[in-house]
Amino acid sequence: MSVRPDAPPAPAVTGPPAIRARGLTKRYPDVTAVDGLDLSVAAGESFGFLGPNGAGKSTTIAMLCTLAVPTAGTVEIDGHDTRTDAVAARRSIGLIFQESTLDGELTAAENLRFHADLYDIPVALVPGRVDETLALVGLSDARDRFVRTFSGGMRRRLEIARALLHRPRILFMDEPTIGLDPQSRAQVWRYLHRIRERETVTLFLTTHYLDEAEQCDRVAILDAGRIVAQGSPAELKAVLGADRVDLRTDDDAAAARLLRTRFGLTVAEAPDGLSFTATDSARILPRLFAELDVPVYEARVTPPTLDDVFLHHTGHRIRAEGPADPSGDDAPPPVPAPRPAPEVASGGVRAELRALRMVWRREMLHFLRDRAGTVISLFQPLLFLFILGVGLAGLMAGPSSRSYQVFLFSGALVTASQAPALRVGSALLWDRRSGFLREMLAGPVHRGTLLLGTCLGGTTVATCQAGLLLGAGAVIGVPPDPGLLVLLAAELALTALAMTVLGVLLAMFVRPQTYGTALTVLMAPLMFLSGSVFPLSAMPGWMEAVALVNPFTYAVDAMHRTMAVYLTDAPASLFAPVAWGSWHPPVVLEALLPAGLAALGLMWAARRFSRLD
Ligand SMILES: Nc1ncnc2c1ncn2[C@@H]1O[C@H](COP(=O)(O)OP(=O)(O)OP(=O)(O)O)[C@@H](O)[C@H]1O
Repeated sequence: MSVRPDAPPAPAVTGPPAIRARGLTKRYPDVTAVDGLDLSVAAGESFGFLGPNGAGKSTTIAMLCTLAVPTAGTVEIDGHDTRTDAVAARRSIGLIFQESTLDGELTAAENLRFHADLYDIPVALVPGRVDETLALVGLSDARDRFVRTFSGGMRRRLEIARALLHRPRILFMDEPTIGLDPQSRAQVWRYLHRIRERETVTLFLTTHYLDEAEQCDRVAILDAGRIVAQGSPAELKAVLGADRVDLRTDDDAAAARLLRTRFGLTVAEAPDGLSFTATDSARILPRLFAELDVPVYEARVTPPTLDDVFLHHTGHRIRAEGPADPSGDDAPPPVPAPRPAPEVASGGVRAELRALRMVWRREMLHFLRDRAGTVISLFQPLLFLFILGVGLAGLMAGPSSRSYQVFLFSGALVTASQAPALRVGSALLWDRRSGFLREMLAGPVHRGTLLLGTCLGGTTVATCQAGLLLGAGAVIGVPPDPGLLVLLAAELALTALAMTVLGVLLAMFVRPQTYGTALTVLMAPLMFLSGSVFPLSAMPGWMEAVALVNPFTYAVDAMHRTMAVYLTDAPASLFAPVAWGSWHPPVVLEALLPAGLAALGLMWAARRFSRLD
């Protein structure tokens, strides 16, 4: 293992610590992942968290970054208590997660622009900042490529660029080089050193690579959720003092006897040689060679490593070292001249609105790029209209096949909006699984804003998609009156909002693998019992009673009543309004009911969302 000799020294530190944790604890039902941890990291310091798999490193970083709620203890980031001032704390933080958290369906530049909006970087600075950070990590040529086409190393470099985009005061990195080849690893470290040369950034990284920990100003050794030792790498190793000496001789037994009797050493004998530890190996070895009258084939002196320190404190060894020296010597990428960091954005309503627009825009980009999905989603309502509409018309007493198709049109519109609206819930689950959700949750905006933006995005997509079907209405006899189309589109948008929120709410409670089934079980009765396939008057009493408490009944009824105004021959058997006894709820109330319920559902979902670990 070699240690990079030119790692920048820790800058002189004044003021409050960048990171302070007291009694930090995280208990899961089966395990205490982090157990009463105290630590303090000075501004500008590089601090390494070294520990084997499962030691609690990621859980600690998640709590420090406000992404997990501690079971006990407190955290202050840049002076902000994360319990009471999480959004302000997040503004000081840049975060590189262990797993990739990029959106593969966006380009490299789009991923950065998303981040710029999330962190409210002044709009005028964004293009320059995007160019600068892409150049810093050598990705200028890949700026317009979709991230799904990137290699693992390119993704990691883009994540570093993204974490630095808003000039954070503290950069958290959870195993920043895990899974990278030696060359990419070396590059990552070069970028990190360069960043520290440019500006005062506190680095907090977790690793189980010893050579990476060696490059930190201070290291905490973590085992089973507790810090067992902390200090500079040199201080930690100085506690051990002794070097390890490995010898291979022509007669190991004779050499071992001499070492024990003449030098008083404890010697371990193995088939491939001897080993012992000595505090003064430089003095012992020449004497040993002089006094030993057997040939020595090999003598190797190894100064204590952090792995030895780990062994000393825990009784077991940490896992492997890194695959290669991270101080590799490739040609460095071009680095722009240092620029003074602008003030950190101060948040507020404008920043929340900007984040909301950005989340909405991402939904739209996904929609516009998924043409196949759009076409496929239209199949179901078209089948609804042209197969169900023709096939069942004969069974419906009275109305012609044509008027039954017109009756089905509202249901077809709702069905057309259903797939994209409900896809938002599954996209949220997908974002959670792919890691992108963590990028959003780590941003300095309220989680309710993110959820609202997502729902509005889903609603817009659903309305646009169902809007495509609106054009087909004329084919089956829906009057092509602009007034009617506008009213139907507005009613549809309110219904789509309710469906989007329903999908999002469901996504808060079920696992990804259960979502599809749960949705079918939920939506099928809601749609069949909404008066969209057959009127309430054709239902038996119990079924009608159920339909009357189904909110979608009123959404569909509002559309039917709106259409009836524009139809000259709307049969009363199909288009009779919903009635509670002799009272017909006003159309406006019916149309607004789904939106009102959506608002309540959104509040509930936001509560769940804000508690998401
Ligand atoms: N959401 C969770 N639910 C239950 N247990 C968890 C959860 N997250 C982590 N743990 C447990 O907490 C302990 C610490 O996990 P953590 O991921 O923090 O370790 P780590 O040091 O980061 O490991 P690695 O190096 O593998 O990433 C482990 O025993 C893990 O199984």
